[in-house]
This record gives sequence, structure tokens and C-alpha cells, in this order.
Amino acid sequence: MKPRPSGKAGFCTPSRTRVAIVAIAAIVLLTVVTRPSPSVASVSAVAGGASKHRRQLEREEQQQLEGKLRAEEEAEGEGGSVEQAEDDDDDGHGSTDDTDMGQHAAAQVEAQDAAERGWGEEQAAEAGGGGGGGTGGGTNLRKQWGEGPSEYAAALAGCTDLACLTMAAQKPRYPGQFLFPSFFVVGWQKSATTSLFFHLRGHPQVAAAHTKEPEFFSEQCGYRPTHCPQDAQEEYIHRVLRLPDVLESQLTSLSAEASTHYGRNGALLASGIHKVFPWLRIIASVREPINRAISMLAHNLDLSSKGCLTRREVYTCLKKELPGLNYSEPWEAWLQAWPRTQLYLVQYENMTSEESGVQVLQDIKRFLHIDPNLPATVEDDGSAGLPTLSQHNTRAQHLQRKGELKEGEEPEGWPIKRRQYEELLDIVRPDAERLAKLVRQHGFADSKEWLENWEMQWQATLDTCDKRGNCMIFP
Ligand SMILES: Nc1ncnc2c1ncn2[C@@H]1O[C@H](COP(=O)(O)OS(=O)(=O)O)[C@@H](OP(=O)(O)O)[C@H]1O
Repeated sequence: MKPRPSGKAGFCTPSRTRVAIVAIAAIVLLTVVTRPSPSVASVSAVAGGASKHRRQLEREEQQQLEGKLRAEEEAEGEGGSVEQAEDDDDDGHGSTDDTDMGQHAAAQVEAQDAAERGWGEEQAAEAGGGGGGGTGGGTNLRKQWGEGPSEYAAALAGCTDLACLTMAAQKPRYPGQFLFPSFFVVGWQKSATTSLFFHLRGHPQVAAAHTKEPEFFSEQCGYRPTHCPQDAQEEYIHRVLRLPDVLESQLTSLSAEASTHYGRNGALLASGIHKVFPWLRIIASVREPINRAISMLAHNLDLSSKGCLTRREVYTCLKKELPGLNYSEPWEAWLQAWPRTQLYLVQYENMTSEESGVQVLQDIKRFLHIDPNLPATVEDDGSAGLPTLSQHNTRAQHLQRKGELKEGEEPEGWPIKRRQYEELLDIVRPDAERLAKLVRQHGFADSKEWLENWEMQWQATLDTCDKRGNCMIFP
């Protein structure tokens, strides 16, 4: 399980806080916690107020950050920057698509898709696990393998910044060579992204980042992918995205990373990341929102400020948090900025289910143009099996670490009244329906089944209610 610095999994916290905002937050927070308290009995109320205040500050911080970035972009636009001009030309498929670079990149992706589409049993057998990564096929971008590195590999070898990677992608590649980097897992938090990332990292055709959550474009670039600090770019390319290893594999390995703040910050990041890596494939996993929120609240028990669940008042916590959690708006931003063919939206419940999990993982690997039947697994009887998702980063682990559970204990359900749960459903249902609509409109899945998967979760909780309306949520 990955160690995660406290605060990283916050509900609404943009991880990269501006110094000024943090200073203001600290002053306000100090004011709250040091306010003279009239009696011992009011201490817990003050602590509760401080925590409420913290959340409020986090929300304000995010809003301020978004506002600031918008203002900066507008200011640049008034100065007639190229970036703004590109934005103005947006055709709904990424703001660089009307530029030469954008057209070229789109052509590359199409060519790659055409050449590599339909990875199946035959190709899997051909590659034999060694990592062919594609089926050849002729495009004007591709050249037959020669003696030395491809022009693309040669150009990449000298890259120490992101702009170099973007330019290099125009050079011809040999058949089977992947563009660098190849894919990102962008979210959502608590939707089995760690398990998915580890699963894909274990694939012989993948050379993914050694650690999950580098949060490069969010934290290090301050949510401005086209303005990343120069020195951090080289570190990111070489150490996180592992350019040397990928070049060593002759570009037959996929370079990848997983940062879960990217997905939920689609409005800030989607078009910027597209400008830098227009060929990238994006994977996002989403989970039934109430269960996801509980998983996150349990994770937040790690925070020094104590998490909301400390007193097991799950309803109060969820009622505060759920209105701020939203899938459809950020995902719409990804859809706006990226061609549909480069996006993969997966439902946690499908990916982690015994019935459909294997198939979902295969499908994700087809989307990435790698062998869907790897990494190889062995069944108990010694026969070859199909790879399944293991389980990492569980709520039980977080609660155990916090001392809320003993080693080996599993979390109980969370008590809630029926009317309270129904109130929470009223909060999450509209966004779930909007997301299901996007799922249908863009052909990610059968939207009826999609919504039913979450309705089943909701019904399962309602089925636990006794005659007095006492229910339990088992995420
Ligand atoms: N294979 C499988 N089956 C069922 N559930 C699974 C699986 N893999 C991960 N999980 C659950 O996903 C939750 C962790 O999600 P993430 O790894 O995305 O969390 S994080 O945002 O990176 O912290 C966490 O959920 P909770 O246990 O409810 O907290 C994990 O238990």
C-alpha cells in the first residue's frame, strides 16, 4: 500500500496550496482554535467548529485557486497569447486541435488506433508476453525497424522538458513503438485506482511510475500543465515517467502514472494536459458516491486534525461532504478537451466484481493496445489463469493504522437512519444521473446498467433497515 502524506486525500483540498492562501488559512484557523472557550463542555464544539471551518477554508481555497487561474488566463488572453488564441479556436476536441501540432497529434492517435486496434488472441500469442505493443500496419508515421533507434526514439533521448516530448512526437516511429508517455489513471480517489495502477504496472508491456500519485500537473505545476517549473520537468520525465527505461525497451513499453487529483480537477487540468500530451490515453474509475465518501472519510482519520468519522456520525459527515463531490462536471471537462477515443471511464463496481472484473481489465488493456491476458497468473491447480484485480489501500488498513480497528479486524457497517440515508440519496442521485447520461451519450457503457449498479448499492443499504428505520451502510 502506498504511503500517502496526510492531507493528500482531502475531499476538496487542491493539494498544492499557495503560500498566501495557507497563511490566511492558518491565521483564521488559529483564531478559531484559540478563541477563549467558556467551559470545558464547549471544547468539543470548538473542535467541531474548527474542523468545519477547515473544510470551509479548503472549499474557499479551491475556489480562490480556480478564480486566480482563470484571471491569469484572461489576463494572458488580453495580451493576445498564442495559448488564448488556441482556446478561442476550440472545436470541442481539445484546444490545440486546430493548430498544426494538434492536427498532427490527432492524426498520430488515429494512426496508432488504426494500426493497433483490436489487440486479440493472435497478437497476444505473437507477442508472447515480450511486449510487441501493436501490430505494425503502415502509416506515414511509421517506419520499418532499422538498425539504430527510430527518429522518434532519437529525438526523445535528448528531452529534458515537456515541450521537447510534444515536438518529438511528430517524428516517425517504428511499428509497435508507443508514444511517450502513454496513459494516465486520473481518478477518482477511493475507486480502486491503486489496485488498477498496480495491476497495470505489473504488465510486461508497461513501465509505469514507481510511485503512485506523483501529482505533477496538480501540485508541481500549480494546475497549469503548460507552465511547469523547468527543473521539475526533467525529474518528472526521467524519474517518474521513466524515459530511460522506456527508451531501453525501444519504446515498446507504455509509460504511465496515476494521480487521482487530476480527474476531479478536470476543469483546471484536462485541456492543459491535452496541450502537452495530446496523444495520451486517460483512464478514470468512479464509485458509488456514498461508499466512496465513506472510504475517503475513513482515510481522513489519518489527518492530524482527526477525521469527521471519529465520532462515527456518518450522516453528519456525509451530509457536509457529498454536495461538494461531483463526477459529471469534471468528467464533462475531460470530454470537452479530449477526443472520446482517448478516454476510458470505468465503474468501480464492475471492475471489482467477480463476474465482470476480468473482462473489464481485459477491456482496459485493449484500450491501451497491450495484451489483455497479461500479466500471467497461475490458478491453484497450476493452470494458467486470467489476471484479476487484487485489493490495495483498503479502509480496514486505514482504520487499523489509526487505531480504530485491531490488526486483522474488518470495519463494521456505519449506522444511519433510513430518512437520513434517503436524504443523502437525494443529494447524490442528480449527479449520478447526469453521469449516466454522459455514459450513454459518449458510449462508455450501457447507462441503464450503469445506474442500476449504483441503485443496487443504495437498495442494499435500504434493505438493512429495521422496522424502526435503523440501517447500516456497508461500503
Ligand atoms: N479489488 C478490489 N475489490 C474491491 N475493492 C477494492 C479493490 N481494490 C481496491 N478496492 C477499494 O478501493 C478503495 C481504495 O481506492 P484507491 O486506491 O483509489 O484510493 S486512493 O484514492 O488512491 O487513496 C478501498 O476502498 P475501502 O476499503 O472502502 O476504503 C479499497 O478497498
